[in-house]
Amino acid sequence: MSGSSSFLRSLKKLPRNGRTAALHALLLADSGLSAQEALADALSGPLGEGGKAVAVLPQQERHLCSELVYGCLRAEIRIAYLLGRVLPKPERLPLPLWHILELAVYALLFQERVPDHAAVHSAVAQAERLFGRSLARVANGALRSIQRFGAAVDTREFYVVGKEGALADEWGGLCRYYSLPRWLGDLWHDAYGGEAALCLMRRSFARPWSGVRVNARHEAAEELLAGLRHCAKEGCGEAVGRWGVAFAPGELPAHVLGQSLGLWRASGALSLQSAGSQLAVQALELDCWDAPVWDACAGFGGKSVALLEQGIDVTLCTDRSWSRLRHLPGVCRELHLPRPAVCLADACAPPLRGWNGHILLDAPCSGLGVLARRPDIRKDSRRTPADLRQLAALQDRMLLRLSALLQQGRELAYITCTLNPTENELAVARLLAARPELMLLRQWQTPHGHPWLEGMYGAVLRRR
Ligand SMILES: C[S@@+](CC[C@H](N)C(=O)[O-])C[C@H]1O[C@@H](n2cnc3c(N)ncnc32)[C@H](O)[C@@H]1O
Repeated sequence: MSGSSSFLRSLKKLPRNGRTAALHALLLADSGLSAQEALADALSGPLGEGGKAVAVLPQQERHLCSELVYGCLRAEIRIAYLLGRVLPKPERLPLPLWHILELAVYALLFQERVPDHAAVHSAVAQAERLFGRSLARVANGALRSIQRFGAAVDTREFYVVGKEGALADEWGGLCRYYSLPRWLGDLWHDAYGGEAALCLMRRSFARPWSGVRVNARHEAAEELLAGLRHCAKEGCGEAVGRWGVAFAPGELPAHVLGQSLGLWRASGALSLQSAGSQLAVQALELDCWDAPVWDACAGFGGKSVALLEQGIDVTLCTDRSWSRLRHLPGVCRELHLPRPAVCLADACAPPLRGWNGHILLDAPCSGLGVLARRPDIRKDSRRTPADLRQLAALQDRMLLRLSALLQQGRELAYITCTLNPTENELAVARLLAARPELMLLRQWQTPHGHPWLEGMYGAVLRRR
């Protein structure tokens, strides 16, 4: 497929709506932006008063755009397979046309409220405006051929190739159906077994649940928690740990106890945090830590803030990225929490001789446990087996360096949001082999069979 950034400009020829914004965002995602960044960029309007972006699309169109972008990225491999079956040379199509087709196939497969003829018509009209009659005819032909497959495209069998004559590749078919790169399906199969791998594939293809965490220090904390848990009844959501609630897709309530969720957040009573991250803190018993804590990869500060809310003395937050770390003091202020010192530092070479407290390493990882929430990660170009090896080497360096700074009796917590033994339990095993002065206190992983919880891993080690 050939593409060009000049096409971003040509999108002005198309009507300004959620579908065009989604096309824009998919092109931005190709250039390396995450789904979230691409969406934010595609949905931001021209600059208005005070240099702030003006939202130009109505809320409904923004929701549509978001659904299309996340959905297309999640189903990218399945859709590519389908288009590959009906187009003789898909790689020759201009990239924007490919995405127009992708969006239309997504609508045919998953958007029940969009009539098929409308999805095809709108894609063909977009193709004609941008590329003229002849490519519009190609688009029309491809989409009509997919329509002719009928309901078969919703079955796993459809994605198994080599049925006639050659050996059927059942596992490859499942990977395509759940839109997962084959190497990743194989990795999970080898690491956790076929049944667990299938659960993980299914879960990674589903829409993610939304997690919220009540600020335990807020005066209305108990009341708000009860209100949220009431909203979560009847299959819409579930309690998470002591202070959290997770809501099924589309079930996050707009109001709780007569006040909008936005207002609760603005008053410092509520934060968004995934259920897995909340459970990790609790399962590893970090909320019982009784000495100063250094968060060595604090990022935007999700875990630090969760600990501060529970009265844990997080005194130092470092990260390599200032664009993430710089938000932390403001977040603490909004939540009325003590502010830890923040400092730009490489966790492989921190400017400290020792640390008389506990250390949290929420490490950069391949993110294979959060594919449902971060569907851009599953793009073939974003994660490869070589990246996983590089990340494991980086994690080893961080673990070795940080554990060397621990004092006797102090603990190091290691957390990832991935499902890859080399970055998880094997990383801990390598560390224990290299540093006999450490002992493993706890190890935890979200259950593979859980229908919606994202995949997290954690371990706590103590210096003897
Ligand atoms: C999983 S995220 C941390 C999330 C954060 N703890 C939270 O709960 O919001 C990993 C973080 O590691 C940071 N990072 C990557 N390489 C690093 C390095 N060499 N030294 C320090 N931080 C690094 C990234 O910038 C990113 O913020």
